[in-house]
Amino acid sequence: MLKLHEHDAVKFGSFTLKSGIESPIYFDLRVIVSFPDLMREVSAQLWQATQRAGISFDVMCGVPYTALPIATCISVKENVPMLIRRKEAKDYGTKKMIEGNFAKGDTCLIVEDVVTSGTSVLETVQSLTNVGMVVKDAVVLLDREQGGRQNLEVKGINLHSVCGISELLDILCGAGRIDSETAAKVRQFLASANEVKVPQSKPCEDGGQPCKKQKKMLTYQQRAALCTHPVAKRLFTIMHEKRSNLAFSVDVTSATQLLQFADDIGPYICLLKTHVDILEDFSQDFVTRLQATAKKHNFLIFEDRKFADIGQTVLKQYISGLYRICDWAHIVNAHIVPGPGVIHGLSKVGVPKERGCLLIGQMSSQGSLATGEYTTAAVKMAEENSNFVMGFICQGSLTDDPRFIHMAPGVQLGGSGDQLGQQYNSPAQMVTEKRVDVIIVGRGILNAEDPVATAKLYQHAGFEAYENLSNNLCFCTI
Ligand SMILES: O=c1ccn([C@@H]2O[C@H](COP(=O)(O)O)[C@@H](O)[C@H]2O)c(=O)[nH]1
Repeated sequence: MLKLHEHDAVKFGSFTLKSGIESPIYFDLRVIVSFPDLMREVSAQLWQATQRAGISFDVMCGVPYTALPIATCISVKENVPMLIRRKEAKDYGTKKMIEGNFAKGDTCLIVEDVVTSGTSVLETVQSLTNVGMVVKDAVVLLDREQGGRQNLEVKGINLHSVCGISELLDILCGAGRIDSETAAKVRQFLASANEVKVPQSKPCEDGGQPCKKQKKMLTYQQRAALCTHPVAKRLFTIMHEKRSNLAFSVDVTSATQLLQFADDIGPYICLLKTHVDILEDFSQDFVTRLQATAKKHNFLIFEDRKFADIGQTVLKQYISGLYRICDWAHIVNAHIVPGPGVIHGLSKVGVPKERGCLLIGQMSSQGSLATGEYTTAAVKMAEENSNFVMGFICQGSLTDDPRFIHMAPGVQLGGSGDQLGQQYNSPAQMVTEKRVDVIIVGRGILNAEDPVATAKLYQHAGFEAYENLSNNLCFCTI
C-alpha cells in the first residue's frame, strides 16, 4: 500500500468518479504497469487473497483494462488459464466478446483492481455468463467500501479484497504519509457515500460525461409508429404484440415438413425464413398453405433468396420462374455487390406490392468480406432506397435510424459454429451487446430434441435480452 502511494496510484484531493460522485481520494492503478516490482507484488497479493478464500475456479478474467495485465501476471506465474473480455465486439473476424479457450459451465474468477459500486465487475460477469460460464467470485486489490460488496452479493458474486479503504487509511496514517485531518475527511466522505448503486444503465464510455452519441432507446411499439415502410411497421407491431424477436430459419427440404414446423413454431415467432429453392416438392399449394399458416399465427414470411445480379435479372428472378417469390414473400434480401441497380430492379415490383427488402450488410460466416467500407455502403444504399429497403442482415447494429430493422443470423445457445464456417452468438450477445432487433435461429431449433420447447426458449431469451436493453440504456442525458 505504501508503494502504491509512493507511485501516485493513491491520490488525495478532489476527484469526480465514474459514478459522478466527488471523492477526496482516488486510485489510479493504471500506473503500476510502469513498475514491474509493484506489479509482481500486486499480483502476488491478489493470488494470496484467492488462496486464503479457498476459491476454486477453472479460469480467470481481468476486468478491462487495468486488471488485464494483473490477471496476465497471475496467470503466467501460477499457471492458471485466463480469458480476455473485450469492451466492444470487433466488427470483423470472430466478433467475440470473450477471447480464449473455455467450455460452457466453466467457473471463472474475476480479477479487479478497485471496486466502488461493482458495476465494472458486473459488466464482465454479464459477458461471461452470456457465453455460458459460471461466475461466483471476484478478487480485488482495493475495496472502496462504498457498496460494491453488497451490490455484487445481490447478484451472487462474493467479493474478496486484499485491502479495504479503512485499512489503507490506517496504513498511510501510521506511516506518516497523510495527516489525521485528511484521513478524517476521507472517512467522513465514506460514511456519506457508502451505498453507491449500480447505475440502471451502462455508464458512458467517456467516463460519465453527458454522452452526445447515445440516443434514447425506442421500444418496438414506438418504432412501429415511426415507420412509414409498411412491412417494417407490421413487423415491429408483431414483435411488440407477440413479445417475440425470433425469426425461425426453417431450412428443410420437404414442403410438408416445413408446413408442419411453421404450424408448430408459428405461435412463438415474428418471422419465418425460408430457402424455397432447397424444397424437393415446391408447389403452388404449398404457397397457399404457408400463407394461411402465416395468417393464422401472425408472422411474416422472409425468403432468404439473396439476390445478387443486375436489376433486370433480379426483377425476373423475383416475379417469374417456378417460385414467383414476389407473390408470397413479405420480405426478400439482396447483396449490394452489383450496386444500387439490384435494389431498383426488385423495388419496381416490390414497392407496388408493399414488400420489403433487407440489404446484406454483414454475414455470420467466417472470413466474410462484408465488412468495413462495404458495410458502410450498404447503409448508404438503404438510406437512399428506404421506400423499399427496411433493414439489414447483419451481425450488429449498423445505424441509429430506428426505422431500419437489424436481423442477425448465426444465433445459437451454446454453439460456437459448424464445420463449414458458420459462427454463432447467443441471443443475449446479439440483442444486448450487438443491438440487433431480430435473432434468426435455424438448426438451434430444427435439430433440438423438442423443437417447440426450444423455440419458446429462444423466444424468451431474445425478448428478455431486448427488455434488459430497454431497461438498462440511457444513463446519459439527451
Ligand atoms: O450471414 C448469414 C446470412 C444468412 N444466413 C442464413 O441463416 C440461416 C442460419 O441457420 P443456422 O442453422 O442457425 O446456422 C441459414 O438459413 C443461412 O442460410 C446465415 O447463416 N448467415
